Amino acid sequence: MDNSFPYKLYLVISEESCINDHFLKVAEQAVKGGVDLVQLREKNASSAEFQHKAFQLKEILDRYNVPLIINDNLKVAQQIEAFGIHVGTSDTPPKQIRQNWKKVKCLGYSIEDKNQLNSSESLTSDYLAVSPVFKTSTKTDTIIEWGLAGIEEIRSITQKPLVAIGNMNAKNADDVIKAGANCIAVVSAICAAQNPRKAAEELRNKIEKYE
Ligand SMILES: Cc1ncc(COP(=O)(O)OP(=O)(O)O)c(N)n1
Ligand SMILES: Cc1ncsc1CCOP(=O)(O)O
Ligand SMILES: [Mg+2]
Repeated sequence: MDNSFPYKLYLVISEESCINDHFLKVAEQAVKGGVDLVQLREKNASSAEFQHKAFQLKEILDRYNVPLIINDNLKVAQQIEAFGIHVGTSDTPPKQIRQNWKKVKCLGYSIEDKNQLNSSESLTSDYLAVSPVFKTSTKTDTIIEWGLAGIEEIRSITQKPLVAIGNMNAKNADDVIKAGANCIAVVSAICAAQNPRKAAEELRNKIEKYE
């Protein structure tokens, strides 16, 4: 695999998931702790609110050279000149994103069914999310629970970078990497932590230790 996806610890953040501090502060602390990719996922905000939050977040992340991915909303992603976008099976499909956003640098796509893997939508994507690895209360409208065996199976079918998401934490990060994931994505392990920087450091250490 080439090194076009060098990211290992991916924070998926929203204002409401940050229960102990402001989301911009949580994001900055998480980056200091070792997060190297951030997605803004605002499921309930208007486009104007989403864009405002994304703009503020990007200003912080730019200082640390950490790329920002926008969840679902192509217009917001383009307007703030994000690094990329993450879409799932109910969103604008990856091929359409490529057609409408020539400069997209990182296009992520959720895998919820094995049949998606050899599709042209997956092939055009820069990384695939194993979604979810384990059931999680953060996102309940999911179809499958892949588990470690699911990651192994997906790994045997595709060479694409794999992002593991869904109840990921410092206890299971190494098993997930061992099963074939390239990157761990988390919401609550960092956003709901009392100390987001320490939580990110623990995750990062676990990932680095395995490699
Ligand atoms: C890194 C990452 N993986 C999976 C998802 C889920 O995307 P999707 O299936 O489109 O669901 P929503 O996030 O839009 O509810 C993700 N956002 N990020
Ligand atoms: C956005 C998303 N996509 C699949 S699971 C999930 C939520 C992950 O949240 P948590 O890390 O709190 O389990
Ligand atoms: Mg989506």
